[in-house]
Amino acid sequence: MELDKMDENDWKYHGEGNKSLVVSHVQHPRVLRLLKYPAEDSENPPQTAEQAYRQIQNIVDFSSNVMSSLLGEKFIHSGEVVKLPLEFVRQLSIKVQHQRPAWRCDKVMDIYSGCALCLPNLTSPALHQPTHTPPLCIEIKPKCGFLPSPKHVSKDIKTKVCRYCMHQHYKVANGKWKRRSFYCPLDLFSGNRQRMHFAIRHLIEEPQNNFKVFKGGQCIYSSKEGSDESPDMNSLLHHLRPYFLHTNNRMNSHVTSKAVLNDFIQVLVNALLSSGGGDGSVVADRQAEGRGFCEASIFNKERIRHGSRGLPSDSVLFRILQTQMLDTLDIEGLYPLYRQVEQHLQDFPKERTRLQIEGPYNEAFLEKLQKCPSENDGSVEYAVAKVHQYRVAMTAKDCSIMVALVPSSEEEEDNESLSSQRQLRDFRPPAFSYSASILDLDPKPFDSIPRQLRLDQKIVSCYLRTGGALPKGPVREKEDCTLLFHPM
Ligand SMILES: O=P(O)(O)O[C@@H]1[C@@H](OP(=O)(O)O)[C@H](OP(=O)(O)O)[C@H](O)[C@H](OP(=O)(O)O)[C@H]1OP(=O)(O)O
Ligand SMILES: Nc1ncnc2c1ncn2[C@@H]1O[C@H](COP(=O)(O)OP(=O)(O)OP(=O)(O)O)[C@@H](O)[C@H]1O
Repeated sequence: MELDKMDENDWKYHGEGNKSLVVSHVQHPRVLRLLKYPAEDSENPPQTAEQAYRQIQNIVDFSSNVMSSLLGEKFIHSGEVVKLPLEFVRQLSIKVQHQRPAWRCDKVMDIYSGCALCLPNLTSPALHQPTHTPPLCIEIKPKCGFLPSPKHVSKDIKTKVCRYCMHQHYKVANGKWKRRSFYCPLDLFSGNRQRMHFAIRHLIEEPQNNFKVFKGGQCIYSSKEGSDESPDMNSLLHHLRPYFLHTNNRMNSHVTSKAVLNDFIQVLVNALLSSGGGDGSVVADRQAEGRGFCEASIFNKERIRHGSRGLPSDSVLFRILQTQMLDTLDIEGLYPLYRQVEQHLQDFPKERTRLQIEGPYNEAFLEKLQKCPSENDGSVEYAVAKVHQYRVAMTAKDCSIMVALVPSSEEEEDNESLSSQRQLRDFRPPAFSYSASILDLDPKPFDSIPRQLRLDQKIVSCYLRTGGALPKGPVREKEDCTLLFHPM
């Protein structure tokens, strides 16, 4: 990328979240991730160019020195900070404005610092040889996959119903989404294929900001925010069909939609359980049974036909869950330690640097959180280590997984020629090369912790007021999850 020859016409709007806007290059597999800030500050940027550069460098350092070590290097692409011509950024911001969803326009793209994060475009992977059939990339924001320990929480419901399921009631009550999603992260993280299948089916039904599908780098399936309509499942099936043209032991152009969806989900489950490019050796996640079920999940656990060995220890889900579980105290148990650190910093402002409250996110930071004593000895070092652990866990609870499915070349030849020889062969599931990456690994600010506590209280009280009183699903019984599932 020649930074002095940047042309806004080479870039197009790709997506955005709460704090960054992403544009992709029209030819090269690259994206630029630009910071956003509140629209009311648009005339008056909240930070200088140097501060913005530092913020993005902190993101790179946090991802490459801290999260990469916890989650596994093979899943992480930390990218690099780039300095862009201001005129290019200004033109880009004008160009993408009309494509931005209205509900994200309470924030504007930073056009003043000229800094951005340059990353590989994870929706245009170049796995193996180039293929005719574009890769499918599936983005999942799985959210928190475990229940907190009863030791630290004041409301019993938090040990029974997971945060995501409770939060759904709060989001619907506050108009963020029109309908509740019946996705439950505990099902996705269970390692049990039936439960994972069920969880993904519900992500597809109500994707919200937790599920997107890209084909050849274009988003072909996502929730339309603020819209009453469900996303167009028929259009998704239309896109997926050519990738899943065999069923009942036959290459078949009359595959039912249900079979296409089933195969798609099954391939996705395989990818999530695979080693993500490691040597394939698997140690089962033995703690899985203890994590159990969320009482709000509409998965019918009596239907489980196959026991689970839990998540393979080198799978992307296992690594994310382990990192999320660095939150051992829950926000309620953590908050007093946060206050202790805050008080210490008020008394000794210079300690902020030594304790690495805002970084630098280097090996010493990682060591601080990894060498945390197991018992609270009352020291500020213990409190800081727990706060650091909590912030890292928050990042892991808010990251996304991008699974890339590239049809293997043999499969493609089969699809293209519909060879009769292939029709006579025994059934095997569609062949894809998988890869998984983790995105959005930004550090969460130290001072976001009080907001976490307030939000937690609001979510729980809203659930107890509304959701807890309702039947588990307003119109559904616990669902029969075996209908769509055929064992591997
Ligand atoms: O608090 P949560 O669980 O609602 O998570 C926020 C996300 O909401 P979600 O529930 O996933 O729709 C929220 O996502 P959306 O804006 O809702 O798409 C952000 O990811 C936010 O992170 P940050 O403050 O921008 O760094 C997230 O905030 P953090 O709590 O991770 O800081
Ligand atoms: N490296 C990448 N390759 C392809 N697409 C990407 C990449 N990084 C981000 N995206 C897309 O851009 C969207 C927004 O990016 P991201 O999640 O990093 O934003 P954010 O503002 O940090 O999100 P959040 O709301 O979680 O704070 C993602 O959901 C994803 O679809």
